[in-house]
Amino acid sequence: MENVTIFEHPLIQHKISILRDKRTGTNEFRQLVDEIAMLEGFVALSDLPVEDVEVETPIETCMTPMIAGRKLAVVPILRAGLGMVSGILALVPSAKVGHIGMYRDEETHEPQEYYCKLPDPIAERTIVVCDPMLATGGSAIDAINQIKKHGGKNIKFMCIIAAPEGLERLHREHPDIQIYVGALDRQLNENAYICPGLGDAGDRIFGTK
Ligand SMILES: O=P(O)(O)OC[C@H]1O[C@H](OP(=O)(O)OP(=O)(O)O)[C@H](O)[C@@H]1O
Ligand SMILES: O=c1cc[nH]c(=O)[nH]1
Ligand SMILES: [Mg+2]
Repeated sequence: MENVTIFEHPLIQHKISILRDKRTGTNEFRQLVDEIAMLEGFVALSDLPVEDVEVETPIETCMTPMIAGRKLAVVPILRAGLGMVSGILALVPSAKVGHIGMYRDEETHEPQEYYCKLPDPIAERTIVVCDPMLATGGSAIDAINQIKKHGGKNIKFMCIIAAPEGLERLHREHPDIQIYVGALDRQLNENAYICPGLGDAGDRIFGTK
């Protein structure tokens, strides 16, 4: 699928396997989400624009590349996406952070938006939307619709686990965005949870139940 990267890196696979284990506690879960976001971000941000700047080394003056401008925005989908923010900010500390609040209705599984605050203006920025779980795709699709409504153009979506149904739907609705997936799982169950998945990412990150 064009614009879709599914990571097959052993470090990412190993960390996701520990996340899946129901015995993994909140502290370790959070730490792993953070590390996976950083590893995925390293690849997802490989096309950030750079410009040559003059630097004086102890030996001589040279022109050497640095990230151009301060043009990145990270947009977590609340709550679970929050767990991925610090891993991405470790790579690009000057990034702005927007927030989109969504929860899935338990009956219909449709996303309900309850909050949206984005850096303004957003049109010139590379925007990394993050959420560990891409299940039906509804939350990611609505969040990206909202970002596009605010003028966002260069959008990437990063998740840790995706269901085939959600990945296909997101790609169909937003073929222009780049999608990064840590692991592609088998299917959704009747409650629209990802199988085998890792359970409810928000609850596992924040220790709620
Ligand atoms: O692809 P979808 O079918 O839309 O499902 C994925 C969404 O569900 C989860 O959020 P949840 O509604 O549990 O909210 P939370 O992060 O506050 O726990 C997850 O973090 C995604 O945002
Ligand atoms: O498996 C799933 C599906 C949606 N949200 C989650 O946190 N987990
Ligand atoms: Mg949840």
